[in-house]
Amino acid sequence: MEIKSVHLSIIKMPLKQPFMTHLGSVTDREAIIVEVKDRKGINGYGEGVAFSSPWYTEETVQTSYHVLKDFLIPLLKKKGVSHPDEAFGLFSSVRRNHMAKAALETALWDLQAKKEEIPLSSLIGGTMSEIPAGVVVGNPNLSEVLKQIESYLEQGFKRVKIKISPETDYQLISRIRQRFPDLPLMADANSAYSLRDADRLKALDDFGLLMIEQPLGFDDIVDHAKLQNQIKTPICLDESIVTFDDARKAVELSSCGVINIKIGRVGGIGEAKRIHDYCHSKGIPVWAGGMIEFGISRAHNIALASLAGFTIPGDISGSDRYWKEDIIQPEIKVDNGMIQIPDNPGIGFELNRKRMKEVTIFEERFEF
Ligand SMILES: O=C(O)CCC(=O)C1=CC=C[C@@H](O)[C@@H]1C(=O)O
Ligand SMILES: [Mg+2]
Repeated sequence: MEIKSVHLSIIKMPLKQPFMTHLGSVTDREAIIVEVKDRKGINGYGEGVAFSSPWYTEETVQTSYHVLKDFLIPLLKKKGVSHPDEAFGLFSSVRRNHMAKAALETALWDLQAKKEEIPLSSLIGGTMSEIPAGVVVGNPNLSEVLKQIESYLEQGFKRVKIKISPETDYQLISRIRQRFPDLPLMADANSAYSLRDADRLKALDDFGLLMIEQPLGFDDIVDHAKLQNQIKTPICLDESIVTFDDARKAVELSSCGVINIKIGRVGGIGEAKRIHDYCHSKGIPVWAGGMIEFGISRAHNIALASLAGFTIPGDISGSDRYWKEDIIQPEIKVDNGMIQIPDNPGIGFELNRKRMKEVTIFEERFEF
């Protein structure tokens, strides 16, 4: 790949309303937008999805920026790759920092698809022409939650995810179930429980949840296997699955029934596809997790979710779920709960340069 330059922009935008979990709330979102230009002037776009503080993983916007600027971009400049599938291996001399790696690797995938003049979904082996949209209600207030679910169902969303913790789980879910008895519903605990709460989590079996996401430690696989043995509701792992081997161990130990794949968390599209292919071969359904991201990352998630094993609606909503105005054009739209897989080259969306100017707080270009 004949790379000419890499351009990094740090952007910042307020959410339309705060996104709350028991770990804290997100009111403003910063992210890194990566533009890789080749010698023919084709642009590939990626997005660094680390948050501004290390509450979800150990990475932040600043750590990602440092690793991109001081290690990953110099590595790419020095050694190059002939295909984006080689990027994760090229970056292996850098430990972890998966969100930084994914920011650059996904831009290379977008560039490669544009060079081949095919959609990114085709380049990675996607089979679907549209995907069901799922939405997350990040608000602990019961009346707010019921109101938001009502409105999301009117918009046709196929699955709703709520946030739970020991303080609010049983009462919140039972009230939702009273109102929406047949709603495809799942709950994300973000590690709010321990094995001592097994009985409490077992009680949630009453509600026919699709799954409980990451109930125990953010880096645990073994205790989740002990818990899955005690509850009927399928456990879904998110934070615990950082590498392909984490997924393999979780499947071998029966720690979960479902895996949430996030391109940023696992280090890029190449690793995300490897995990998908493995889970698909083992009959473990996967879905595309979200990171309260902007349109570039959302577009990559849409391409990933077109793979055959993504049989559960992911955290993929439209651009308007969080943003007054997104940084891409056209914006991502949900029509009757479905999102069309773009059939134009690459991720299928362009950067909205006017919007980027309004929200960019820092930028830097690296010539090759
Ligand atoms: O992107 C979305 O719509 C919401 C994604 C979402 O639920 C999460 C994003 C990041 C951290 C967590 O709060 C949560 C998750 O764990 O999946
Ligand atoms: Mg999660």
